Amino acid sequence: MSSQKENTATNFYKEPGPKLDKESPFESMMERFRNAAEILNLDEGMFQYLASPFKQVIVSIPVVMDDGRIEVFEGYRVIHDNVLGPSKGGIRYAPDVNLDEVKALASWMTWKCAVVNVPFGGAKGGVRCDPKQLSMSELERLTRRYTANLLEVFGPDRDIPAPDMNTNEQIMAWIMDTYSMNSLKTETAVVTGKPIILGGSQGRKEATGRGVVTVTLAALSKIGLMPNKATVVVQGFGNVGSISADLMYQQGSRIIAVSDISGGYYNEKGLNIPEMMDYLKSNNNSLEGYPHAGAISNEDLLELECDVLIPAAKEDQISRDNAPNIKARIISEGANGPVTANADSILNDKGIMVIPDILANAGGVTVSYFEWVQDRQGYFWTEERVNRRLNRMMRSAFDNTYAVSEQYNITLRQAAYVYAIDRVATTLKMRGIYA
Ligand SMILES: NC(=O)C1=CN([C@@H]2O[C@H](COP(=O)(O)OP(=O)(O)OC[C@H]3O[C@@H](n4cnc5c(N)ncnc54)[C@H](O)[C@@H]3O)[C@@H](O)[C@H]2O)C=CC1
Ligand SMILES: O=C(O)CCC(=O)C(=O)O
Repeated sequence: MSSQKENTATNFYKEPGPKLDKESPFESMMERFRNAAEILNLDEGMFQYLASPFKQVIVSIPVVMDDGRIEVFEGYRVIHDNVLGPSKGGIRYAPDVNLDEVKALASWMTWKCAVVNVPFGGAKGGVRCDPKQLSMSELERLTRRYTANLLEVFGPDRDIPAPDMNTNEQIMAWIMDTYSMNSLKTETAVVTGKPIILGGSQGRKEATGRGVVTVTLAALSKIGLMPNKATVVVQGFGNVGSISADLMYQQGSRIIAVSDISGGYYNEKGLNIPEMMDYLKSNNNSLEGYPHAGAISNEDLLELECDVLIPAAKEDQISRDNAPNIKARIISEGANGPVTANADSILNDKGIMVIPDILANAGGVTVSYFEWVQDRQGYFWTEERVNRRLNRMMRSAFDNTYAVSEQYNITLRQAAYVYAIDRVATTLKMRGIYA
């Protein structure tokens, strides 16, 4: 930790943010940032510097649809900061994605990279569209045009996208190809989460879920519970949720409920996760109609009595409305921002250990970093090597965060922010950007 600085400026960050009934993800992020800044006694100028995204780009994306019509979509890329290195972060395709959400997600990327000590800044992108309504060729044209509009932003030394909600390896391949066509050379390191045959890394697809499980096992050992005695509930059965559920299943945990957009699936005796993974593959990536489980609503699922709850779908799932009813002992945030800032103190008062998103789901960006390193070296690692290094980095990030939480007597979330902000602020001062 850097030494604390005397602060002579007005501490506007010490004024609490608006206590909205319905928080936006950006407000939730700011609330946590403000709180950590106060613990660190961060000076006013540094606070303002780190609160403001470095660059926010909105692009209009005209796409010729299969029926010949032109439809125009809106796309975003926000670079929150590039103090630790080139900015890094996924791209999501969703009908409700907006600039406020992308700003929050970009800031979380900055803190996440700092928590796991990878040399990247934070960014995030999004396109407002419903990918389920688009054909493959429409999706390809949309992705290529979005990339073309951001050629000056993206780059292996500038800003490196990756997958997020509703984007996948194929979309990353189109981004890589469009960027390469315009650079007149193949630039594999411009994007991560690519297919392995195009310079992707072994283990990237599973990395976020694997990281969630590494820190969950570390948390279980802190409360003295063996994984094979633990009950687990997972919200979201996409990339992060399904892999987290599968790896906890492999540890011998009883997975009593999972859900996806089609609904919740419950079995008190334990679900057969490998079977559900097979079902997902054969059913167009949906659990709809899975026969060997009872039904449960997504709301009730979050309130089930269990040892570990892994929200791995989207933001704002646990708010001050349902936080009083949460019965899990550990919440491991697979998604970004699944708990609102208003819910933090309620969960803390209930004694629930929350492993915050910027730590819990950092396995994805960690292996994205490995992918970027491998692309630049032109030398590729085995899956065993990737997983070993991932586990080591996630475990060490958990231990650092835990130590800071004990040092300051604060929650793991506060500790992760304190650690990350201190690291970025210290680097910024040394670089001398901040005078
Ligand atoms: N893919 C990655 O490497 C990383 C993803 N994340 C975060 O994890 C979360 C999930 O991302 P992915 O798994 O990649 O997305 P995905 O698109 O693969 O899966 C999302 C899952 O959530 C389900 N879902 C959506 N709305 C839901 C609702 N209202 N209730 C229940 N389930 C719902 C979907 O049906 C799907 O199963 C997002 O917050 C993302 O930002 C965080 C770090 C890395
Ligand atoms: O792998 C990456 O670069 C970023 C993944 C991501 O978007 C996230 O961690 O939220």
